[in-house]
Amino acid sequence: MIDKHGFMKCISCNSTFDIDQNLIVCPKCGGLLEIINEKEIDIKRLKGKGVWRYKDFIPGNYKKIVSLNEGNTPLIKSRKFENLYFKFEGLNPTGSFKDRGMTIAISSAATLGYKIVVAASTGNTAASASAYSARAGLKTILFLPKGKVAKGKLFQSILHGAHIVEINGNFDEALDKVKKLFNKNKDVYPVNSFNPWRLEGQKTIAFEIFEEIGNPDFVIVPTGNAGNIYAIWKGFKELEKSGLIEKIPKMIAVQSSGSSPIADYIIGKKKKIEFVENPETIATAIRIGKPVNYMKAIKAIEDSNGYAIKVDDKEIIEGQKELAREEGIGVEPASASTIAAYHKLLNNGYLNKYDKGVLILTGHALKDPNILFEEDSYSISSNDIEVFINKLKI
Ligand SMILES: Cc1ncc(COP(=O)(O)O)c(C=O)c1O
Ligand SMILES: N[C@@H](CCOP(=O)(O)O)C(=O)O
Repeated sequence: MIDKHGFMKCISCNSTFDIDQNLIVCPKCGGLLEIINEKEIDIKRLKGKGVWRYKDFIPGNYKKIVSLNEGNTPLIKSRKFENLYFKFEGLNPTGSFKDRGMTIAISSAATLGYKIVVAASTGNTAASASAYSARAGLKTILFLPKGKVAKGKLFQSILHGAHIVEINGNFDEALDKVKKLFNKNKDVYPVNSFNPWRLEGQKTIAFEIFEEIGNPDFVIVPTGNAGNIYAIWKGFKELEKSGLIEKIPKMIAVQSSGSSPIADYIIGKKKKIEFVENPETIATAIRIGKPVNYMKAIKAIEDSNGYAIKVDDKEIIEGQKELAREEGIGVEPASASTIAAYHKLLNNGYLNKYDKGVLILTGHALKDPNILFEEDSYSISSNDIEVFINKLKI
């Protein structure tokens, strides 16, 4: 059992609530809630590995802990760039960073006695929710955009026994259905990232980075529904408050140019965010036009003196090949947007090669295997093999 050491606060109307209340959104105005951790982080006292290593800094009572040993992912130093590191979240139990949040959200659902969890998804939240629910003995209902979920992710959800509702619409419309269902039916527990407990798990990415390399200068995060960039910023913010780092790394959001409401807001110095009605990108995980956490993400970017950038589908595919072929790391397209962004930010002088930074590689390559089959001719003729070997020697 964990003591309370925190409270909830609405980011829209600033109302505060006791941590023990069963709340997902603000009961007064419907705004997003933030979990405020009041406990100083004491690295010397940490025990164990992964997300639950940091349990003292995740407020709330968890009588049932549902874990698949998530977190503790490798931070891999780049071969090509001196001060660049890759946080390979694709090596979580279901192959994406979502597992860090899901262990906390499903533990909350199990502790509160829910039997059914619900999520909308472009695929990774679905896979993660299905696996963690199965682990907890709960049932999962998923709202998925029909024909838009990568094969590997859909396979995982079916395998773990989720009940799938395919909708003729995009992710944003699927998320609206989840919100409506949650407002109407109190038997379902939503595990998308408007659930603030999800983000408490995801903030541990910052703690792990800090434990390995101290204080980075920047972190680049592929941004869709925009919970993760906020969660990582929040982790660094708590490290700063505990006197462990001197400055928050610049939080840099990367979005695909066909799906870039947050980047457009930041780059265009707009007064108001403009949602994208029909988002399109090959990186289906970030094909999101109305990011539910946009206010939190903008706060993270602005508070850290960070930035946002757009990359197109061609740059994403090039980035995926670069990471795979020159660094040995296989990631899905959304994650590859980070290396494309890094190149752009070096070229335009926003970053320089001495800046120490981390790219968050959010999902594994096997999630979305169709991409390269469509793009690449990969087979060479066995008749030409000797000629071919001679060419390779040059
Ligand atoms: C692989 C991958 N990368 C990035 C994202 C974007 O994360 P967020 O929605 O927290 O911005 C997602 C899904 O949301 C994802 O599945
Ligand atoms: N890419 C996400 C979109 C939903 O994000 P969430 O963090 O709000 O659950 C997915 O994998 O479904």
